[in-house]
Amino acid sequence: MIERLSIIGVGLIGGSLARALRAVGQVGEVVGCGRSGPNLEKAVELGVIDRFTHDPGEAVVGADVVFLAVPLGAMRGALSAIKDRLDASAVITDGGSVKGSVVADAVAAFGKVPTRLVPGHPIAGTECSGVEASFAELYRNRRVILTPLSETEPDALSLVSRMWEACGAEVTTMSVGHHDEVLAATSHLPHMLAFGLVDALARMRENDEIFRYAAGGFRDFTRIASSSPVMWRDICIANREALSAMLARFGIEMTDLAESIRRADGDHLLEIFERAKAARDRYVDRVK
Ligand SMILES: NC(=O)c1ccc[n+]([C@@H]2O[C@H](COP(=O)([O-])OP(=O)(O)OC[C@H]3O[C@@H](n4cnc5c(N)ncnc54)[C@H](O)[C@@H]3O)[C@@H](O)[C@H]2O)c1
Ligand SMILES: O=C(O)C(=O)C[C@]1(C(=O)O)C=C[C@@H](O)C=C1
Repeated sequence: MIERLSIIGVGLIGGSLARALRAVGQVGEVVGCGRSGPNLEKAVELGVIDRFTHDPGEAVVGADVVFLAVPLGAMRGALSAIKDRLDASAVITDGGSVKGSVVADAVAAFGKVPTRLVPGHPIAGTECSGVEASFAELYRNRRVILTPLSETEPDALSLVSRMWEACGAEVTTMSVGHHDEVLAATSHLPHMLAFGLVDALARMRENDEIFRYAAGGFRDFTRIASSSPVMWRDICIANREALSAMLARFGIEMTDLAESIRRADGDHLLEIFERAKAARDRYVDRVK
């Protein structure tokens, strides 16, 4: 049971954590912090948080758990702002989509790795932002990756694991570097393809006609291009090394595909599509 949870950034991810913990009675008071007055007032009205402040330092006073759920570019500022106001026993965790940058931000803010920091990432979300998009079931049957460091105190890791399990999530741990490489492939690359595809089509002169005839395939493939531009700018910059490597590998794949099409090499196309279909069918079966 968390007695006081402080959420810095009360949007989709922070708001959904508060709702989920409230739904199972695992949190006492929830204090929200953010920049937008109307968003925070809405969060109180929806019963997601009990009270709010715009000052991160004030928000963490007396909190046993602090959850950072701001865009990655705002993490360092938030960590610097809370550093001198935390209780000695407070556990800091976050939901940022890249872990290496959060650890670097924490070291920059604290001067060393904080021993009560448990970097985390719920592999769950939607293309919508803000507290009104949050919901209690977001994390149910979804994975949460925690990337503890050698300095992380075991009781802090255990508390954060239990917090996510209370939300219905399955907790996995891995190293920071491995997390950032895996997520570059499975989350960050697909978002680049969706943003890139929609932008390329939107800039074509005939775009009105193109979008008029776009149907299910386009809609399914491009849902995530409606995601927050600020959040994705920050993810790209924070994970630039791993994502650049993935984009380069993917470029080679696209060139191979384009060459096969130009050569009308049906056998090679069939080989690629059959391999891809088998891999996707296996993935869908596993997550059913
Ligand atoms: N959206 C997803 O699908 C998803 C999934 C997993 C993890 N994440 C990560 O979770 C974090 C939050 O994403 P989200 O989808 O909840 O975004 P969101 O836009 O819904 O919420 C972010 C909140 O942070 C506030 N904020 C922005 N800058 C701030 C600052 N400097 N100080 C205080 N508050 C500030 C915003 O006003 C907003 O209320 C990001 O780091 C993102 O990478 C997102
Ligand atoms: O389903 C979506 O809309 C998402 O984009 C969620 C998603 C992803 O699966 O890529 C996006 C970013 C995250 O850090 C985690 C989850």
